[in-house]
Amino acid sequence: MWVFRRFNHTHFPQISEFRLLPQYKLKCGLEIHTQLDTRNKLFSMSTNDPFHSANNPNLHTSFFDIALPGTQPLLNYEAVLFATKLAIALNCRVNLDSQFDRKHYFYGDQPLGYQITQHFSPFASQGHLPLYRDIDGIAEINKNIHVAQLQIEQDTGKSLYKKSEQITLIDLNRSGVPLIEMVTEPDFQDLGQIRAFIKKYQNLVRHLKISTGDLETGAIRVDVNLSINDHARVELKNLPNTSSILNAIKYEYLRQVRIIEDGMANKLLSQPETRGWTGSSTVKLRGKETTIDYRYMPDMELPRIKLASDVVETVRKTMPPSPDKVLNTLISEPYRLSLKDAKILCLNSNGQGEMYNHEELQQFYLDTFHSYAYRVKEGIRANNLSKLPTNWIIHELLGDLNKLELPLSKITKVLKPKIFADFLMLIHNNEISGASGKLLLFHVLKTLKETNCDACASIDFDSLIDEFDIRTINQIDDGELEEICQGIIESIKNEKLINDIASGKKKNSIKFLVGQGMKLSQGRIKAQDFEKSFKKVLDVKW
Ligand SMILES: Nc1ncnc2c1ncn2[C@@H]1O[C@H](COP(=O)(O)OP(=O)(O)OP(=O)(O)O)[C@@H](O)[C@H]1O
Ligand SMILES: [Mg+2]
Ligand SMILES: [Mg+2]
Repeated sequence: MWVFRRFNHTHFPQISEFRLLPQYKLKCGLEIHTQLDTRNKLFSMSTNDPFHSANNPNLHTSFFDIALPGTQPLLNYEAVLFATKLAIALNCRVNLDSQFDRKHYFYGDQPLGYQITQHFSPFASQGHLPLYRDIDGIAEINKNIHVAQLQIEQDTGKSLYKKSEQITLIDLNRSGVPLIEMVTEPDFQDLGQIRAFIKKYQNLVRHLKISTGDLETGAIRVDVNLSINDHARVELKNLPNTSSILNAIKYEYLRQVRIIEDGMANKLLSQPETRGWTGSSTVKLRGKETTIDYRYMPDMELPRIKLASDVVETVRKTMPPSPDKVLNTLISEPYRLSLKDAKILCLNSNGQGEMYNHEELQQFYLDTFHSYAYRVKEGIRANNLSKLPTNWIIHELLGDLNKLELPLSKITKVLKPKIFADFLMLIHNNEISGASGKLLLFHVLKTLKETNCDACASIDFDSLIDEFDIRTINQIDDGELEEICQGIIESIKNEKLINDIASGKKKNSIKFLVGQGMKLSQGRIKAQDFEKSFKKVLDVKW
C-alpha cells in the first residue's frame, strides 16, 4: 500500500530560491542536437529549410524523405564538412572511418520506420570545450567539459496534434534535415556551468556558420541527464529554451533530493527514466520497463564515411580562429579592450537586433583602430590607443544606429573605417570637443539615413566642422576669456554662490560656472581653460 508521507524539512529550498545542497552532489551530462544549415538535406537534394517553410507543410520533400519504397539515401558531403568543423572546434578526435546505423522505432513523423544515425562507429569522439570564469562567467577559474562523441544523424518530421478533430497532421519538411548529436560526459556540477556551456556552444556553431544556433526554432535542442549522489540518471526531454532547461534541472534536483531524504531512492531512483517538462514540473515519460529496443544495425544502403588522413588538417586551415582566441586577442596589446567591450565585438547578443552582426562590427572596429593608430603620433601609450575607437564605435556609433534604426552595413560603404578614423583624429587633436563630436556624428548618420546612404556621397569631417563653426578654439586670448567669464558671473546674479566659490566654501560649484562657459561657447573652448580663467577672475586662493 502507498503511504503518503508529509515533508517537513526545515530548510528545504524552493525553485525560486534554488541552491545546491552540499550533501547532494549534482551530476549532469548533456545531449545536444544541432540542425546543420546545409543547402540540402542529409540524404536527398530537398531544400533544407524546416523553419521558414513551416506554413507550407511538406513543401521540401523528395521521394526519399517520404520513404517511398525503392528510394535510397545519398550522403550530402556538406554535412560531413560541417561535422568536421564542429569536431575540430570541440577538440575531438575525428574518426576517419565512421558508419551509419539504423535506429528503429515506429512513429508517424518517421516514415522510414527507423532513424539513420551513427551508433557503432560515430563521427568523432574524445573532445573537450574549456569554460573560463573570466570569459564564460562560471564560478571556478576554469572547467573542462569533455565531449564523449559527435554523431551525424537525420531529423524527423513534425507531428501536429489536432485534439478536437482527433487527427495528427504530419509535416515532413524537417524529415532528413542533417543533425549532429553531441554528447558530453557527465561533467557538469552546477547550473552556472550548464548555462555557460550552452551559450558557448551556441556561439561556436554560429561562429563556424554551420547552424543558426537558435533554441527557439529548435535548431538546437538540449536533453539533460541528471543524477544525484550516484543514483540512477534521469533524462529530461522537451526543453525548448534556456530557462526551461535550468528550471527543469532545479525542479528535478529538488524532486530527487526529496526522494532520497524520504528513504525512497531504492524504489524510485534505482532505474534510469526519461521525463518531460510541462513548464512547471517534470513528468515521467518512460522508465526501464518501457525502454525501447532500437534494434540498431548498420545501414547497408550507405557506404562507410572514409576520410583521407589529411582532411582534418585541410579543414582546420579554412577555419576562423576560435571565439576564445579572438577575445584574447582583443583584450591584449595593442587593443586592450575590456572583456565586456571585447565580447560585444565577438559574440552574438540578443539585443543587437537587425542593426549589425558582430563580424562586421569587429571588422569595422579593427580597420578603424588600425587606421587611427597608424596616424596617432608616437608616444601615446598602447592602453590609450583603444580609448577613442571604443568610445566612439562601441558606445556612440552603435547607440546612434539604434536610435536611427540604421543598420551598420548600410553606412560602412560611405562612412568607411578610414573616414571614421579621420573623425577620431579630430577629437584626438582637440579640434572639436566631445560634445560637438556627438552632435556631428549623429547629424552625419541622420543625413546618411535621409539620403539612403548614397554611395557617391563622401564625408569630410574636417570641412563639416568649419561649416558648422564648431572647431575648438585652442588659443584664446587670456583677456578675452576673462571678459567672457566676468560676463557669466554677472549674468548669474547670485552673489552668495560666487562668494562661496571664491572663498573655497563651495569649491565644487566652480564646475557650474565652467558648464555655463561651455554652453555659451558651444564646447569650443576647453573646460580647463575656463576653470583657469574663472579662478583668476574670482581671485581664488584655494
Ligand atoms: N550518472 C550520470 N549522471 C548524469 N548524467 C549521466 C550519467 N551517466 C551518463 N550521463 C549522461 O547521459 C548521457 C547519455 O547519452 P547517450 O546519447 O550516450 O545515451 P542515451 O541517452 O541512452 O541515448 P539516446 O541518444 O537514445 O537518448 C550523456 O550526456 C552522459 O553524460
Ligand atoms: Mg543520445
Ligand atoms: Mg539520451
